Amino acid sequence: MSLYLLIGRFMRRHWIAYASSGVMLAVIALLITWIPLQIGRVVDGLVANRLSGAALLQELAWVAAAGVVVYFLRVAWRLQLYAAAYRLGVELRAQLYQRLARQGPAFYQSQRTGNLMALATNDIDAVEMAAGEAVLAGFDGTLTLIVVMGMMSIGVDWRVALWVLLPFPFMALAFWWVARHVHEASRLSLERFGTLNDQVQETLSGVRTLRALGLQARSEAQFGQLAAGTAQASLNAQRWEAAYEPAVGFTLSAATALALGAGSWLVWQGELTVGQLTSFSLYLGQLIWPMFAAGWVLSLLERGKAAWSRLAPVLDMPLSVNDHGTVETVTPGSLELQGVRFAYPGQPRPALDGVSLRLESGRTLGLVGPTGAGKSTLLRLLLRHHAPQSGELHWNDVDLQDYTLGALRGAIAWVPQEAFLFSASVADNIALARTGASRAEVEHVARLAAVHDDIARLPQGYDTPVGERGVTLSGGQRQRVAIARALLADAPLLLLDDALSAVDTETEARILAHLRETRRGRTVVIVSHRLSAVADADETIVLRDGHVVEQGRPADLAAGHGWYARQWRYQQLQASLDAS
Ligand SMILES: Nc1ncnc2c1ncn2[C@@H]1O[C@H](COP(=O)(O)OP(=O)(O)OP(=O)(O)O)[C@@H](O)[C@H]1O
Repeated sequence: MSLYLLIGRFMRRHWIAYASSGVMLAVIALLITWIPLQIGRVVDGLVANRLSGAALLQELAWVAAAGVVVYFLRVAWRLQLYAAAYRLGVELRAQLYQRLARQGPAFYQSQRTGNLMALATNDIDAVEMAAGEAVLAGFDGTLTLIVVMGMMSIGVDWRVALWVLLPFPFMALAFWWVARHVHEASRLSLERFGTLNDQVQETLSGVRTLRALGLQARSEAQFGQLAAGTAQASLNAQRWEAAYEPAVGFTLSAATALALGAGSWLVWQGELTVGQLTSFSLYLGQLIWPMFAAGWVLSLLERGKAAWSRLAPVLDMPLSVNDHGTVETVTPGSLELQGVRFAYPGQPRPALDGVSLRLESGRTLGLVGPTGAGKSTLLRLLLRHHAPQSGELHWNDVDLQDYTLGALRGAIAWVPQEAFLFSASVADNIALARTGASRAEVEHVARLAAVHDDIARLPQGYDTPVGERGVTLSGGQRQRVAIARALLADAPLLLLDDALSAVDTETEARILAHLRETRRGRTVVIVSHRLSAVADADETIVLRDGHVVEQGRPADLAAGHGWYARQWRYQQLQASLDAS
């Protein structure tokens, strides 16, 4: 969809606001073109000595009254129109947000966060300006031009009016040439702003790492360069926009010289009065606005088009995970994977290659293996963050694709490797899993996740704000708050992705014991590097390079000769050394 179609559809939906602004503008145009005519009549009356003092005052009072009406109408149309244009901004932002919320990891892998933020702010502002300011300035400018030219032709003299039009084709040509450059320069400026945003976002997220690596100076220099590049691109766009002005100035001077020359000649010939020539020169002054409006409108439209060309592909991008499933409730049952193969986009090697397994409802599966083996990927497939290229995943004999995303994800509680906390209180972060959860329920799950005592020691207990991304909590506390949140969801399937890595083995054992006590038919998948976390699982699978290489009860695997047994002995030895 082009920008013009977008604006056209928006105008149709908000036609009352646009039409009433148009009517007000038409009245303004008529009034301001009537004023020079009236002044011309007053001048002719004075020259011919026809006007008394009282009559003169009355005529001037009409002019003043018209000025006041014009002022109020101008305020009214602006308020009316901007209120409508802001609605377009709100609509586009809501649309973008909905789209972003429904996209999957594959989308975010191809997009930069800072740039998406720039789209939601700067680019939408530019589209909003095109739908508001540009449409009305365009309408106003065109209307004023038509009315002024009409008054010049009918009210004064059509021959002089024709002279005025002579330089206009040159102006149109210059505008067309400038507009092309404004488009390119605006696009570059918006892109650079997106990159700058991205740098800010990344620097703020990684500020501790940058400091620890002593990279502040390098990051500052990099930021300085980007900021300078962005400013340069903006300046370049402004420079091109400024190029409209000389074209307007030249056209206006040429039109004035031609029209006044022709007008003066007609006055000498006695075919035009001095008053008419006065009106005419006032009309010439009124042509300034339509000409500047043309430049201004073209600038706004080109900026809007440049922004829309960045925004539209993101809004139109197909969802990276389809949501065509129709089964709206998950009845817990066995989980079954058959020959699942999945490679990340652009990756030659599959992260999972022919994985098959079956997990009965209510049982606990341990998922272990060397780093990069595909453990997290398997969990992501269960959550349908990605779809496998081949093979099948079933839950209670229903293909995962057949569930609606809402139903599937509502039935799974997932604690990822990096627990994400929002900048809210500890209690609110836990309660996110279930709206309306009571404080007692929140405290109960916090106890199960062995984090209650830590929370009680915080300055405001459960009401302590955790800062952005939970920055004020330790890694282990963040993990346990996230586990508490998952337990509150009370979903039939719980996925723990190395979610206990930052807690000590004793606390880990307590949490796992609580999980067993309160499992009530819940199926659990525990991914862990520490084998102690899966020692009590009903079954454990060892993944390596995307393949299942060992499978069985943890005790049997530990007694074998494979990767599990080696790791188990190594970790037992390390634990006994730590204890001594
Ligand atoms: N978003 C991604 N894009 C491309 N490749 C990825 C992506 N995420 C993971 N991979 C690759 O897929 C493979 C499996 O990764 P995965 O995160 O599933 O391993 P893992 O067993 O969970 O590792 P770890 O124990 O280190 O967390 C690895 O080779 C990894 O490099």
